[in-house]
Amino acid sequence: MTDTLTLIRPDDWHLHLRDGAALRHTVADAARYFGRAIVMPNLTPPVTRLEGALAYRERIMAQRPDGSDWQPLMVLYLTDNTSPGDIREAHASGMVTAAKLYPAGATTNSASGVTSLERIYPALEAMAETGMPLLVHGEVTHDSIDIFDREAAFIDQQLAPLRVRYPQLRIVFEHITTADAAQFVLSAESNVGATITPQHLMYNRNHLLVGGIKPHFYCLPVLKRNRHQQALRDVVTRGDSRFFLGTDSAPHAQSAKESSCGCAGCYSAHAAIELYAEVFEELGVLDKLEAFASFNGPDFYRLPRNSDRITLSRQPWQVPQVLELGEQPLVPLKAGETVRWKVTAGSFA
Ligand SMILES: NC(=O)N[C@@H](CC(=O)O)C(=O)O
Ligand SMILES: [Zn+2]
Ligand SMILES: [Zn+2]
Repeated sequence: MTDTLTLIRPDDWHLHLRDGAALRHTVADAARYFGRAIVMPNLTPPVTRLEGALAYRERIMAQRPDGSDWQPLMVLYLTDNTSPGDIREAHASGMVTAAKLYPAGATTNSASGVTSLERIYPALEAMAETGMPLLVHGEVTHDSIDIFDREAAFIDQQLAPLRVRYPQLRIVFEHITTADAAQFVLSAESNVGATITPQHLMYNRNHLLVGGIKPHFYCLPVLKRNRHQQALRDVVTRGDSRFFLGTDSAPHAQSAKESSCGCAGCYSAHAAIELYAEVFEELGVLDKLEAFASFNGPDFYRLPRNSDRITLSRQPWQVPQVLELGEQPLVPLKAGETVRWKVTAGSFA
């Protein structure tokens, strides 16, 4: 049995940091051992243009712990009004890595998202030309589509046609949750990748709904049935280079989750690489963790891999019942439970 595990420093290719008082906590967690993070732009108001992305980056960097080299990689939030000029300006700056498609109404802070893909065709053309990746929250939002079918419907109705229309466009299918999504990525050309969260590898909808509703397991896309969880576990077991680490760690205060209308999002930044290590160990593929966490993401994004390393040790520790988020308590994933792995070298903090 392996008791230590040394990896090239990993990155998080899908992360929510929020803004204001939350940044002190979220940035400290994100920067502890990751090298970089793709920072989601779903603030209120959203980060829609270069200027906003640069200002947000400054606010994030102001909270970066002393001695840390961690880098936030900025993302534009696409709206019906995003112009090709917005994309070209952001790309030319070298300070914006990607742009994100939130179908309007699909998830937390998506009200300003895209109402119909046709409206952003000019922006997507500019992205295909410049090589800027399109990140997608892949769910349709129509009332008539069951929430458990929204990812599969998105593939058929939006993503597959988009691939045909813009074959050069580089797409990251974010936080995939179904066998359908895994299959779509596997059958697509090499310019389609996907992120997988810890919660979608660890849990299925029984964890959310059996024996009482568990609001801290509620995220979007919602946890699916066991068969889909298994398909995601199979895909990381195979070790395909198109799938990479993106936690989707999404902080919501305890009061906002434990509510009659609870917010969607799980917080995992306190233990992210450790949770993935537990899953990969369960699957008997700890040797595949490094490619998933540290190689496949930068390779897809055409960025250099990190060159320094972190070490995890088999050193069980207990996750606190609550963490702080600004002035408010936050209940993290696995609150009060034991995590088997701990990062013991290579931390910035
Ligand atoms: N995943 C979630 O359930 N929530 C995310 C938004 C998102 O990534 O869809 C959030 O910003 O809280
Ligand atoms: Zn999302
Ligand atoms: Zn997210």
